[in-house]
Amino acid sequence: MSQPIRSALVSVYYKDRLEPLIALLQEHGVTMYSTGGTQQFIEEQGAPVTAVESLTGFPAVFGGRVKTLHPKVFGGILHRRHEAADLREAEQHQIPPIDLVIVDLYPFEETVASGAPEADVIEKIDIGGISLLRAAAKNFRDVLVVSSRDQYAAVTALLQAKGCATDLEDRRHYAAAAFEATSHYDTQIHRYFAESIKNEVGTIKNSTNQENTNNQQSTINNQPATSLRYGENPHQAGTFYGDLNALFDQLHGKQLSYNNLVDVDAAVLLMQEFDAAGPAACAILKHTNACGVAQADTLQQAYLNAFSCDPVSAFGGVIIVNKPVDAATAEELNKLFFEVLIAPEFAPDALLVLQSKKNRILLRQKPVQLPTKQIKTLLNGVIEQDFDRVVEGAANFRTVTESAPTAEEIAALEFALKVCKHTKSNTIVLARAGQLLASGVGQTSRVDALRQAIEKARSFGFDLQGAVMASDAFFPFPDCVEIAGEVGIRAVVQPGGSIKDQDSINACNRLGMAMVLTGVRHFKH
Ligand SMILES: NC(=O)c1ncn([C@@H]2O[C@H](COP(=O)(O)O)[C@@H](O)[C@H]2O)c1NC=O
Repeated sequence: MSQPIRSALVSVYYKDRLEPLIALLQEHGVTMYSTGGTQQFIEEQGAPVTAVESLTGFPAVFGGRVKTLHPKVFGGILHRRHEAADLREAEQHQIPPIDLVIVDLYPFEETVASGAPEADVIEKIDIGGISLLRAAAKNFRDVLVVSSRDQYAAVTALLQAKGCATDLEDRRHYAAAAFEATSHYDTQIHRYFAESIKNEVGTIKNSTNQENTNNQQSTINNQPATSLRYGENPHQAGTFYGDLNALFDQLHGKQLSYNNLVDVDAAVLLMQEFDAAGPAACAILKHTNACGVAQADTLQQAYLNAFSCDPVSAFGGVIIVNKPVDAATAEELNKLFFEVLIAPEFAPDALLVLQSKKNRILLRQKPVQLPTKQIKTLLNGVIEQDFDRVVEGAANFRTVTESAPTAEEIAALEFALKVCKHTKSNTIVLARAGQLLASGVGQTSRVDALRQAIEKARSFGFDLQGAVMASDAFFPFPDCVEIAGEVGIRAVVQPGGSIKDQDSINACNRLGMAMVLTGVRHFKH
């Protein structure tokens, strides 16, 4: 339905590029209404223009916060030209129709990007302009809306071609663009506010990405929300829902990143295996897998042993210990570039040493219980499971070979199993009592995991003679045991449960190795 434009409201922040459109409207005798600065600009073009105040009979007030927000303006845009009742009301209240709305919004995004103070940013939240766009777009049946300077040239050409009239489809097209513009604008405002309330309580209900997150509401609703600098990668937005302050006192360093949090989680779960009242323990993690774990009489020695497991991977890692960090340990730690150190306490002199690097994150862990359920997003929902809290020890070991493991081997097997449980499947862990020697992590075959572990152990100078092996799941074939035997592994722990268990047991017997079964699988996907 072609509809002529007889009146227009023009209210634009940036006035550039507008001249040809104003000239065309003038040429077609369109009645123009305008706000302060825009009115002045149109007058300078030599075109007749009516101040919006003359239309409303009300001045712009509150420093321009209210200029166009008036029934005469919005009634002029929103009344339905095909409804007799609307037309009657418009006449009764002397509301002239407005057929075209041209708005260029306050530059909110630009103001935020300039680093302007909050008061200036807030004043750049356009209220009247965005309302004009919404009103005009809603009434696209009767009104054409122009919501961006980028549209001026195309709209000028369109009106030139159609004799200052538009068809319904033209108006629908520009209405859609206007709603895209208002949606983008409000998203930027939301982002600004979300940033500024970092570390404050927020809920997923406030998220603009409602569609994708609706199904997760029950899992993260009402959790404090912390905007992260980004997600796993800089092009991914990231937010943490949870209360870190309940778990840690951050004593030093930058804000925890998404990847830091993932590794800290893995570190905390691994260290739960090592009793705080037992020997000193230290674990170094990279990408959620341990690349060094050790127990010793002193924390310094535990750290040195953990570090020696894979000094290359330790670089940039997340470290966790089960004892207060003392000065001697801090001196050793200080030689390494690491991201995060988690400890139950830091001695004052240790803290002084460790605080020498600006970005290093130091977390004092509080003795609080973690949740009992583990939840992950998956497809269009979430999956939930109990945490893997089964702890096995010698009491659960069932020896299935002719020779049984020695006491020292049992201690090593227990240790290896703790690490194995917290390493990505498929995994093979090689250890001695109190020290991880190497692991094969996240491999698609168990043999690959073993080969990787052997190669790593050798590359860092470990002799595997007399070491032990733990596997997160059963051996479907005897190949792993045979390879382990060749390199000197003496004892093996695995859940068992393969129909070919006996083949692996036979291989152990042939090679003089001990094997114990636990009956508990520890997949970690
Ligand atoms: N307050 C209002 O009623 C109002 N009506 C229109 N504006 C905005 O005022 C600007 C134009 O102002 P001026 O013509 O005075 O330069 C435009 O960016 C427009 O989006 C308003 N300003 C902010 O909300």
